[in-house]
Amino acid sequence: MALVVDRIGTLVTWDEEPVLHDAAVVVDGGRVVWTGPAGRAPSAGERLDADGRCVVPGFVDAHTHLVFAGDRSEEFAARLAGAPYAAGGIRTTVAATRAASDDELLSRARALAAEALRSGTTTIEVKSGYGLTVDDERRSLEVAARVTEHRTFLGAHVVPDGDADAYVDLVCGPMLDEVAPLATAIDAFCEEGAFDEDQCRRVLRAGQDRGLDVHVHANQLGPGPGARLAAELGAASADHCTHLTDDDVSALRDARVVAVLVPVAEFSTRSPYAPARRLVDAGVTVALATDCNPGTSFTTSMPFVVALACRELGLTPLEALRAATLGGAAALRDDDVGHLRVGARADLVVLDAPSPVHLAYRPGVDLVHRVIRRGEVAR
Ligand SMILES: N=CN[C@@H](CCC(=O)O)C(=O)O
Ligand SMILES: [Zn+2]
Repeated sequence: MALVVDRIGTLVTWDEEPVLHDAAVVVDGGRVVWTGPAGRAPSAGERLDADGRCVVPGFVDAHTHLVFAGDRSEEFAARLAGAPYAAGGIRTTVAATRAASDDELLSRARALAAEALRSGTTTIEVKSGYGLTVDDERRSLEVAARVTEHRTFLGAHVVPDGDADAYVDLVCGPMLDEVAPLATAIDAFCEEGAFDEDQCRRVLRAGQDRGLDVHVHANQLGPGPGARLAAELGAASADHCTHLTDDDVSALRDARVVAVLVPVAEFSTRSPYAPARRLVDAGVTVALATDCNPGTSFTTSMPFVVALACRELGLTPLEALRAATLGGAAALRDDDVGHLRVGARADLVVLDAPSPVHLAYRPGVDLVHRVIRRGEVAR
């Protein structure tokens, strides 16, 4: 049945006129079918009175690692006491994930996806990468497939043990053979302590040959080749992008690679923040994501990400909201979501606030009044 959300104080659609005031939106068949002035909407079977609240597109979280078991709060506490973050911590979660049953992995991933939905995330990407054997990567992606349509194979997350090149052979060969039908994209952690440029290139090209989109964990812990490799391969996104040279920024812009920024990882590891302002000003499409994972960023909250992006990364509230919605959709190459133009998937969030500025102005406060996903009220 069609639903009209009426008497909206501020409606963000990202259409030609991106922000409307005193507006309404009508959804039908899981799609947006009309937007315009409040009180003028075509009739619909159901009506939701927004009573002056703000309505924004559902958040698109383009970078998460939701399939894992175990807990790394001790490692986090050690960091609070001054210990640095290192890629090797991933192996702690790998051991716990391998030991967990399929049911446990699924119920934990579902619980996190439900938590994300309650905070307004209506589209989520989920990576594997805590299995690192053929069987454990397959079952991680099977779990991901029960949670989302955007599933990324991250077999090249860290070398689990033994020789790195032999492990890369496994990732590009038998592992990819097994998981390619389950995945929509491939990723590699291009970093000191993880995989070098040549190893990442091999893995990512092998994925591209199977028709997978490419994401790259790039320039997280220090300067390096990740962002330029993403540009060379025509990747959908380069993620983290904490340490970028001007040449890296130009390469991302010229190759139209989306920079997916994950400021809670920097918050939680006490690292410098990514140069969001420099990226936006250079014309790079920026996305914001949670990077939800047990090591560097154990949050599902896109509102918190938006607040940090405004306070610490120098984005305006509208730039941050755009990055958390339309930017995420660009990183996932999904035109259906991240906006509320006519024809979009009917994913929207009614905020208990008059404008999106409140996402940053009221940090840590649950401002989500209603979540509508595929036209159905989900919260
Ligand atoms: N950097 C690589 N992967 C995750 C962290 C993984 C972990 O520490 O468990 C990230 O995106 O931050
Ligand atoms: Zn990540």
